[in-house]
Amino acid sequence: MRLDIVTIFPEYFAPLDVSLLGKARRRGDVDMHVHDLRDWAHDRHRTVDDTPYGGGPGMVMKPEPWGEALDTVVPPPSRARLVVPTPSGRPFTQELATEYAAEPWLVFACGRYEGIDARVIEDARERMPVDEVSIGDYVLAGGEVAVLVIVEAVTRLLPGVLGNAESVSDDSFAPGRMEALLEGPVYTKPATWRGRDVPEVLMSGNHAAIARWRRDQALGRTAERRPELIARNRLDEADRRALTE
Ligand SMILES: COc1ccc(Cn2ccc3ccc(-c4cc(N)[nH]n4)cc32)cc1
Repeated sequence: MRLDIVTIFPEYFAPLDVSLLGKARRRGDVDMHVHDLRDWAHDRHRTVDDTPYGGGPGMVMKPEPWGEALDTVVPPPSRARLVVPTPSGRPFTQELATEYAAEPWLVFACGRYEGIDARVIEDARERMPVDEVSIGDYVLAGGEVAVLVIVEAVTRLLPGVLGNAESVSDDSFAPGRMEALLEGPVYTKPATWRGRDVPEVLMSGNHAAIARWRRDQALGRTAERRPELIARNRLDEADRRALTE
């Protein structure tokens, strides 16, 4: 997978060189390039923003540098999928992460100030798919942190990026049954810590009982913290019993 990121803060993406993504890059599974938008701002001050038409607070990112940057990063007729984080975007979900993980080339446009001149996205849509996405209902100062979130959620799904110890599939349940439940509690050694024991069932070696316990924990936690997700799951009789207990 090729990833290109255009930003006025390239240093934001240094963390992507560590941990698993760093290994994936060194293995060649992920080919990532970070570009400084100011390379396409040709005035003496390398200006990338200006006052908003119609008035209002703050500044807006000028279209010219973005137009040139995207023309250079994605020269026509090549096609990439452009992802533009914004507070007003469609929600970024695990489903969208899975869709992105199947894309050969993703380009991320990191806005700042009050956003990017709307014509930049209109112009880009003429030659590539463009998604405006939100990573949550809170307002960041720019798109960089959102891109870090999206890149991590997507690249962890790529084959070979996670080590053997980590897995994206929860193999204790058939795929599709667990997908919309919150993860339950996890434990590791020691068996007793500050007087607290690991639940006995997890030491029993009884895989059916362990799977049942884990699903019950996931159901309970989901019902308590995100009840709206319960309806997305196909519940069997044992599930319904667990929810009523
Ligand atoms: C009120 O309108 C505003 C518009 C933009 C901003 C700051 N800003 C500039 C670019 C940019 C890109 C993404 C995001 C973002 C994404 C999510 N989920 N929260 N915040 C924020 C961004 C503040 C306010």
